[in-house]
Amino acid sequence: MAVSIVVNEKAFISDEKRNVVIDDISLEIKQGEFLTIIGPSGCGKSTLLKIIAGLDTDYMGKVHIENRRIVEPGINQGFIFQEHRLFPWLTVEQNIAADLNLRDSKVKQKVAEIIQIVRLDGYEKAYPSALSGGMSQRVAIARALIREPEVLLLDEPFGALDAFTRKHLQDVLLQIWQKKKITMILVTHDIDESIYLGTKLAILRSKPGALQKVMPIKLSFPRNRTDSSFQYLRQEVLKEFEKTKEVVYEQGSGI
Ligand SMILES: Nc1ncnc2c1ncn2[C@@H]1O[C@H](COP(=O)(O)OP(=O)(O)OP(=O)(O)O)[C@@H](O)[C@H]1O
Repeated sequence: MAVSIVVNEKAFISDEKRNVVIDDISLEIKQGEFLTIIGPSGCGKSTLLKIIAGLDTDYMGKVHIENRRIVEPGINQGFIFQEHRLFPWLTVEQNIAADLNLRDSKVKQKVAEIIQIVRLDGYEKAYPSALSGGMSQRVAIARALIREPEVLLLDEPFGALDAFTRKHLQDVLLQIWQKKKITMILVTHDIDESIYLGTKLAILRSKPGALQKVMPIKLSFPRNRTDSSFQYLRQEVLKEFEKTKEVVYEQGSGI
């Protein structure tokens, strides 16, 4: 599904002061596109994602998925957070099914299929306490996928994971995107991740959050982080950051 985002202004009131955190961001994402969003800390990335998800409706502007205006959260907008937020008292398959009935054979079959996709076979009956961070995040991805969202919104989903697990899950996510053709919108701090995954990259600046640049990423899949074309794009993105005159900080190879 295509997504149209117009946020004219988003402000928070704190200590009786009005703090404008997003000023005039418009983005068009076509069906099946993979948009990655990067920007300095505090520029409003998570706020923007919550608006797209319908979790925050107190802003000036409008978000549409196809022709439907988003005014509340719904099953069409799957959301994956940095922390997995699994229920510790439920097994992997129960977490994935959540409010669906696992005794229903169709649900059971769907859970089994999704467990295969996220490569958690053999862990159906395990509890979250027995899972690594990467495995838990795969359960969170599976839980979002079972509702067959038209758009999947991911807020730094791999930020808390080690570099090896992060790379592995990036590939898992790409396979899901290619197989299910879901429109993806992913927020990250990691420049390499934004180029590795995205077909379009939005760079935000801060105070207030606004669009610095939108760049298409035309590299073919599978991508190679060491290719000269990949490295060239990386330099272009870094140059845009310099233009925002914001502090560029390192998180692995990120910002
Ligand atoms: N509920 C809230 N009340 C008041 N201010 C808020 C609230 N949520 C976010 N903000 C402010 O809005 C701005 C943008 O926050 P947001 O979390 O969207 O940024 P971000 O780009 O996702 O940051 P980071 O990269 O560090 O996660 C920040 O200045 C933040 O302090």
